Amino acid sequence: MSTVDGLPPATGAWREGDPPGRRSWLRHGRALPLERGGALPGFQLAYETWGTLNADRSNAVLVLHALTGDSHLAGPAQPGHPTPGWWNSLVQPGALDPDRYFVVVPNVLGGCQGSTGPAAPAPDGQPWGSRWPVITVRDQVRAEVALADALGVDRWAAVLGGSMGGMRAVEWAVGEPERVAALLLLACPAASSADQIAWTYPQLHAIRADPGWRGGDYHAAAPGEGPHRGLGIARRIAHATYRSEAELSSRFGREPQGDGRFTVESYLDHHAGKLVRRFDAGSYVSLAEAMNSHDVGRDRGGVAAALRRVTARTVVAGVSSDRLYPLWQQRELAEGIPGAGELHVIDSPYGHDAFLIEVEQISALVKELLGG
Ligand SMILES: CC(=O)SCCNC(=O)CCNC(=O)[C@H](O)C(C)(C)COP(=O)(O)OP(=O)(O)OC[C@H]1O[C@@H](n2cnc3c(N)ncnc32)[C@H](O)[C@@H]1OP(=O)(O)O
Ligand SMILES: N[C@@H](CCO)C(=O)O
Repeated sequence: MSTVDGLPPATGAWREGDPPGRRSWLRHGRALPLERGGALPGFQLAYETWGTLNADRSNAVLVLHALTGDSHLAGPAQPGHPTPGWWNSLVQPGALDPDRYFVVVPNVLGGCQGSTGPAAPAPDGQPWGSRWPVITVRDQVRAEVALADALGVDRWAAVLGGSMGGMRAVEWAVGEPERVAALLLLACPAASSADQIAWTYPQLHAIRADPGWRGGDYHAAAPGEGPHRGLGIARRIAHATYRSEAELSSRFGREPQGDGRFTVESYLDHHAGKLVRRFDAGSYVSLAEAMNSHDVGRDRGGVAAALRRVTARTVVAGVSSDRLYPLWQQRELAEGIPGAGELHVIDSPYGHDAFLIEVEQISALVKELLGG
């Protein structure tokens, strides 16, 4: 791991050198030029690893999380980290076997679980807040390239990701084709569509219209005074798009609860409350805007030309009931990436979130990718 002077102390509840779970930080002291102009003077990425890097450094697998995920791929909830691993049952023999692979999961640049983002200290020690620059998926991948360099991984045995993680995974495979041997893309597009940007827009408005937002400079406000209502509204909008119409209808029906709310309203309130307690609104805005920026074809002659650059052995999958990232987008990836073969369809009623829920089907895809 590269440690450098000139960066503020590591943030987050995890401490350097904490035992198993293997949490660590890349602390990168050189400037990271940004696609939209300017540069980050330095940054840190929190990451967790499972397994051991082999002598010829050929067994490293990069797993990239979605919008509100983080580096905690597997393991129980723990102090400082309120949620259990988001792909818990995949870190085992037959899938991401830690006896065979060195599995690396970074918290994304712009995130709020130990990586540099709006809530983290800038070089002056104060939160970045409104000074946090606009970042793109390509910038996030450049930060992850620095992590690979620091770990001594010239070529990933595989890069895996769903949703925003899939955006970074395909960006890796297009931008750094020689460094990605195998690729699993789940429920993600080659470029964010107008529909996806449209669903994000009211979410961004809800956060920015909250008086607690304070132009993005709320981090020093008293607890409870941040843009929690706005973030909660954003999550309610988003979470409805993450599930299918059929699931919501059959699961919740039209019966009101005793308190007068429709049951589905209560469900969305619950998910809003959970996110507000664990996620930073500034990170949500930064990551959502990065997702809107996603277009592997930008400055590369378009999506089709960009996808032709991929040399990785590739598996692409979408979810039958995903109304946010519909199957045509994964079909475009499968048809555009040389040798990707047929699109795999995850059969599920759960909509977009199926890439987090249908772990047996995903495990089979991982097995197919990694060869058992
Ligand atoms: C497990 C994690 O959270 S991983 C941490 C990192 N997070 C991520 O990567 C993604 C964030 N999480 C998510 O997107 C989602 O929570 C998922 C996909 C993981 C959850 O999917 P599912 O397992 O289908 O859970 P589901 O959407 O049914 O929600 C269950 C919760 O809703 C609550 N709930 C269900 N119905 C209602 C209702 N009518 N009113 C209020 N609450 C309700 C349940 O009590 C349960 O609460 P809990 O999670 O606090 O225990
Ligand atoms: N439920 C997922 C959806 C975004 O892919 C998340 O919160 O990250």
